[in-house]
Amino acid sequence: MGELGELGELGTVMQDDAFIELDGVEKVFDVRKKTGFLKRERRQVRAVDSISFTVARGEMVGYIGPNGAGKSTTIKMLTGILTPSGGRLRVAGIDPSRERKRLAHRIGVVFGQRTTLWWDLPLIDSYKLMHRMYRIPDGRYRENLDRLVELLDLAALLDVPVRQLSLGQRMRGDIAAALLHDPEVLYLDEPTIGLDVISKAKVREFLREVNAERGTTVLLTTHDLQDIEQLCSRVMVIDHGRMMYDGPLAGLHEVGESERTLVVDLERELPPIDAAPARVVKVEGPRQWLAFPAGESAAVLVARIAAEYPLVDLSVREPDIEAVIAKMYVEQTEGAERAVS
Ligand SMILES: Nc1ncnc2c1ncn2[C@@H]1O[C@H](COP(=O)(O)OP(=O)(O)OP(=O)(O)O)[C@@H](O)[C@H]1O
Repeated sequence: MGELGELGELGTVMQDDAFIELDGVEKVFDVRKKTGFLKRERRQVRAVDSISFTVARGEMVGYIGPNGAGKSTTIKMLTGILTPSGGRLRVAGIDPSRERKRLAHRIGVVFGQRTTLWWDLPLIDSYKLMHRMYRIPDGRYRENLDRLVELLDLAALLDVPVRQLSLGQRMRGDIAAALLHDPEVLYLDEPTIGLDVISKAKVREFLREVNAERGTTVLLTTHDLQDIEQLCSRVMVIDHGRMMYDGPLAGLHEVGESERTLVVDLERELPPIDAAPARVVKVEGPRQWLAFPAGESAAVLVARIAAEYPLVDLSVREPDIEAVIAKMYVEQTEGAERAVS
């Protein structure tokens, strides 16, 4: 009740399951730049600019944006490493920067670009240290370790010093480390960076399982949009520290006015198919590619083509999210430029 009481102070009606909560959060960095001999220029960088969102318990949400958008800064504020310059932030009812240690027992963090494991020690020794650091009850530790070792295929790696592990092996080791103490929320910052296709698939499958089995809330930052496509039904897009989109992944396509592609195999080579609003964008022998608005029904289009053309096979390709997001950025920038001029 203590935590709910604390949330209640706001005077707003909060959902019980709002596990992560940001309200007008800002982070401004003071940057000093040397501009000449004895000359320094002071500048402010608004890394996070009035961001508000809530994430419910058990949700798996993608947090994406271009380089320098403010993603890592947000994650650092959510762990308590950085203190916000303004706004209100709570994770499990806790103010992260004020009670960083208390929160540490409830969150797990994986930074793809750096490890939380002890570099020179065998993997198992890092886990033993975490067992003590987080004061994980012995039975729970054993149980979690066994389960994580099995799910992440770590048995053969436990006695190997971390520095000798491949990137994919180390990443799996790091993910296990982040989950040993049963965190309720997991922040993942580029968890599949640099991994090969098989390792990526393993990590994604594991994350899906953890989320489904334990109800772990996951906030996922990545440049790999397949991570998002395969794991998250909701996605938040930020740029220049501001929230640009928060909603279902499918909606992102609509915002970006994207197109889907219908690939049809005909019995023989024929002139380009006439099926507006779809338009033929490529022809290779009897195969034709037709682009059509993502919001249009593929079934209707297929039925029309099948009625008029000798169809052998077909497939529908979803739009490339990367292109959709790039288009969104361009539209935003052009809009801002128009507003200025
Ligand atoms: N400690 C700091 N001091 C000054 N500026 C900073 C600091 N940390 C981040 N910034 C600036 O804040 C902005 C947001 O950075 P942040 O690392 O949060 O972006 P990001 O979205 O995580 O980018 P990337 O995808 O490249 O990791 C950038 O302009 C960055 O240069």
